[in-house]
Amino acid sequence: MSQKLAKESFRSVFKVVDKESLRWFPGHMGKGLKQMQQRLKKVDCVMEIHDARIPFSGRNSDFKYTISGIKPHILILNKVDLIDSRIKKQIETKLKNECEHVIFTNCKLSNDAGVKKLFPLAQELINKSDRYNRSGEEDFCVMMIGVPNVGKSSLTNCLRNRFLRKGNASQVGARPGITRSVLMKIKISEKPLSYMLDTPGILTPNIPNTEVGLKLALCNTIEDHLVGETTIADYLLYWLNKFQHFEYVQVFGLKEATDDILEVLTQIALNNGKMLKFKDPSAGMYVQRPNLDAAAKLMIKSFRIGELGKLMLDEEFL
Ligand SMILES: Nc1nc2c(ncn2[C@@H]2O[C@H](COP(=O)(O)OP(=O)(O)OP(=O)(O)O)[C@@H](O)[C@H]2O)c(=O)[nH]1
Repeated sequence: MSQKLAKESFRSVFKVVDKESLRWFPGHMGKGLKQMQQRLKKVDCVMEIHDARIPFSGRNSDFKYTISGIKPHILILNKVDLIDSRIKKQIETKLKNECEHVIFTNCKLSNDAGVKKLFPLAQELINKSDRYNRSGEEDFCVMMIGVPNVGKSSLTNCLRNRFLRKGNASQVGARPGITRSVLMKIKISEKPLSYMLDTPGILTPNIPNTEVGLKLALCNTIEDHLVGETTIADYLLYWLNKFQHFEYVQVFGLKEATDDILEVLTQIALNNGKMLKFKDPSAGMYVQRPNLDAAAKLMIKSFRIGELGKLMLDEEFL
């Protein structure tokens, strides 16, 4: 691992970025928030799902105030396979101030311990609650909410597979915003009869600062092109250097750590044969140059699939 550059050699703040590009709030998501609030009275428990890589800054403050104290509430940190398991306890302790019940899940694992615990916990909390306006209802109804692409559909499917032994009901996608409309109730258990309401992903329209927006983009909760792949890749490089995670040097075949995104992207493009061919009129021949956009996409992908290490982007909160 190359650590030749001292911490001071790297940027201490991330500049650039057009803040306007981070205000991504498609109409169906705004509608989703309203529907979610209306539906709160029809449910017995709320499962709030977040990306474990951004357990603090990824949360939607509107959710917190809408839910708190009204219905049993479980905070799920999904994609736990992508973070270092040794910091789970610290994250949990910190979040317990806001939510008593924090569960980590990995929807890619068929027999995940978190998924296993989740529904029994929801049942227990519902049984202990007075269920307000739903006390006469026999069936349990759970609502899953969260920012886009955190794994709401995957988790609904996991619960269904586990407790009902049935196949997928919700569409899963690698792009944010796949769940377009509120699906009707999805049965997740027969005994007790329980349903899940699958709502569209909702992202806070009020991203408090650029850095939070970039973390959300890095975790794919905002479509890449809206922020710009090169900007996201540059933020990733800034973050990796700031927190001294130098695995990227080896992964991308660099000589040493660097703060220069063009250097990194050029190397990635060369390594992967991502070249653009164009005609140079002065020389009268075709020449090639590195395709930096394609390289930025590859760099972001490396982070998202965990190639650069098991990274939790909210390190400064611990
Ligand atoms: N590594 C990892 N990937 C996951 C996990 N859960 C879901 N994913 C992936 O994350 C992406 C988004 O999953 P979805 O279930 O479609 O997320 P969603 O929250 O329903 O998405 P929207 O409909 O866009 O709001 C997909 O590519 C999933 O395969 C997990 O626990 N670990």
